[in-house]
Amino acid sequence: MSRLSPETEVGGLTVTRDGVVHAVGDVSAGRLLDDFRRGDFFFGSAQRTLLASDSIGVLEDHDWPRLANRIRGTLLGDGLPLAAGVLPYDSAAVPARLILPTMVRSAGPLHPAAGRRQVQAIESGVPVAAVPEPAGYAASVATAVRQLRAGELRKVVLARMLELAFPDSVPVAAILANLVRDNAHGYTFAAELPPADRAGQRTLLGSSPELLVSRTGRSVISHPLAGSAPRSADPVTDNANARYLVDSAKEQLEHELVVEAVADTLAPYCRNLVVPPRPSLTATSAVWHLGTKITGELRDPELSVLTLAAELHPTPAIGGTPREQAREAIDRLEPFDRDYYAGLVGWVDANGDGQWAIAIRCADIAERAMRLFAGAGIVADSQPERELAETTAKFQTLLRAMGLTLES
Ligand SMILES: C=C(O[C@H]1C=CC=C(C(=O)O)[C@@H]1O)C(=O)O
Repeated sequence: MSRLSPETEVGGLTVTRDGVVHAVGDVSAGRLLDDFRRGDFFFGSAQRTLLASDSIGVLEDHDWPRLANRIRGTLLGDGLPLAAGVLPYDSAAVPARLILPTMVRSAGPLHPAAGRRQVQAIESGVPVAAVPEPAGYAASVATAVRQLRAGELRKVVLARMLELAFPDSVPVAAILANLVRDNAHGYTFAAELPPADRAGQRTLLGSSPELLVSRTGRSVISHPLAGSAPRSADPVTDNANARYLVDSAKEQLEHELVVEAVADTLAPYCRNLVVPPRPSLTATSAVWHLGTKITGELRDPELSVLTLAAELHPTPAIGGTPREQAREAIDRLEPFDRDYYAGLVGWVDANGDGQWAIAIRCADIAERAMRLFAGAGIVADSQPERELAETTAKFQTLLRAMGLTLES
């Protein structure tokens, strides 16, 4: 680990204290992207870009409230600026993993031009295995619809996975740059995961449109999304898809269930909770969404963003309603472990401020293998083929960043 002596400046960017780099320099987001190395934590958004590196340790824990306490103690004790990393979909299955960086550099928002590096497309012909096969996914959606119509559930999010096998190491930094180029308004991230076989690097890489929760002082924001339609290169079709989303009672219900869950969870912790009565259209490069930006003011200024995240997760944007029945349906109908897909990615500082996005539109990357995930919210009026098409549209975020096209 490299430690700098107090008050040293590195390229005029960094302030240090106690021999540990704390600081935050005024650099461009593009510079941070250029400096990213696998193993670092990168988190870019429309507000701020973070690059965290030179970790003095890693905190892994299945118990999130205990983790929140450990982090606070460690950050204050060691005078570190923040902890950053990933929390899984299911805290019992795999641990949360946060690094303790000694070097944290921050810049303004990402701009598409930040992803300016010339990145060659990955060679075509990368073998892909769909898990389950598209027909199997459609059949699972049909099974869920029967359960929904029987009244056992109101909503469940079912995901599918693509397994890609690359001839060489996956070019993580290049794909990250392309994700930035295509998704300047999203939460674009790269974070290390615990290696599956305790050997080799494993990275969660993606660009999520969805903020689970952020805290800045007393100010709390959540921006739930649910209800989707594919984007199209043809403006007429693109408009028609957006129109469908706004007018569809099925998509509105999918959305309302998430807003209701988030607002109900935040209400006891916040005063002046503002929940807009109607959702707005939110666009990513691949998908239209319905979104509702919820804001509030924390009653207890000591409450960490991580505690709020633990209370909110899993929302019906990636789980369902009621929560336990949805979890059971997901376990039964999805033939793979989600691990960190549909978990959370972000950072928390010693004051409890931070930002956590939902880990969707992402890939779990080992050396030459990649697992790509996409899910869709299923309600009683869902049509299996339509939900299948929605997941295909969601895969485009990553596939486009690699210059790949899904053939079927
Ligand atoms: C579960 C995913 O998206 C969620 C977020 C936004 C809209 C969604 C939907 O309309 O189904 C999903 O709830 C995913 O991208 O894998």
